[in-house]
Amino acid sequence: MRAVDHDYDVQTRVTGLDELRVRRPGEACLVVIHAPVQADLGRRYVLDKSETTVGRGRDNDIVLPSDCVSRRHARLEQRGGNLFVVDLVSTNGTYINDDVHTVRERQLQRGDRLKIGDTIFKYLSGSDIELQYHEIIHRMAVTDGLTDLANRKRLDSLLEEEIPRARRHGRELSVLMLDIDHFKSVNDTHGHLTGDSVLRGLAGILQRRLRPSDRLGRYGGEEFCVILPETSLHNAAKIGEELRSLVEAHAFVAEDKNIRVTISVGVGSLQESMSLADLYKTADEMLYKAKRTGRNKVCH
Ligand SMILES: Nc1nc2c(ncn2[C@@H]2O[C@H](COP(=O)(O)OP(=O)(O)OP(=O)(O)O)[C@@H](O)[C@H]2O)c(=O)[nH]1
Repeated sequence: MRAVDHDYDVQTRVTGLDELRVRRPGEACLVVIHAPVQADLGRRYVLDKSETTVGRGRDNDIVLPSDCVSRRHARLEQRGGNLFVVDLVSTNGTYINDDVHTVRERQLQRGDRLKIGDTIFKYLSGSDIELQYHEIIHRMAVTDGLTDLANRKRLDSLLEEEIPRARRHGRELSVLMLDIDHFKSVNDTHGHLTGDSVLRGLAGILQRRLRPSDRLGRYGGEEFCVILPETSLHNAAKIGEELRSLVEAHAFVAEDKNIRVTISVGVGSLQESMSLADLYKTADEMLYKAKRTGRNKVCH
């Protein structure tokens, strides 16, 4: 299976969406059609290895972090051009379509539904129209339409993955919250469409400076969020400062007008026993400190 979460291409860097890479016709895929986390709907796993494991344990190819999934639950095997599913004596079983009994080992046919815990996959090939449909739905669900960045829902699910990963490996993890200063006056002076164009331009500036492993998203309105894996508070503040000065130096061009904006940045770093909400809150409090104390600055 292609490791969708660590394999970045140009499109990934623009959208922050790993799964939306170019498909090869005939390529076997599992597509999530039912999941406990809404943002996972339509997610595609390409089965390009001879064996693909599915389970709750982080060392599986497809990780389903749910209590009703066994640590090592099932294995998908490519044999002579056919795909087989093997249940690894899981506690709650592996089901195909409407079967009421768990499978032990069975060949999958295109279009079959595979139920593992509370996730249902559909087995499709790269050329299936249905796969394309699921991809479009998925893209719409996790992308911000104006900037093409990850939306808030996607940022949440990325952080939900990054927080346990950072804890497991004893690595640092930081978050930047960025907000355009006095953006209301950009809209009021130049109009909403120009405001939209500034938001798109800003997304491009931030994205170009960040590394492929950093995750940029639009948190809402004129507020953006950057997830910085393996980054200390100190280094995150330096990156925030670089972004701030890049934006300050940039002239956005819309309808022959040069528009200048600045951003305020709040930095938060993962501390022991912090939840996702705590991490956002810390960065948000720092952002409001930056706003309160003069704007166009980074606080941490
Ligand atoms: N053009 C455009 N404007 C947006 C969008 N989303 C939010 N805004 C605008 O962003 C502005 C945010 O205004 P405020 O929350 O008052 O903040 P501000 O003017 O940026 O001031 P400070 O944040 O305090 O520096 C409002 O005018 C919103 O209409 C959008 O998608 N497009």
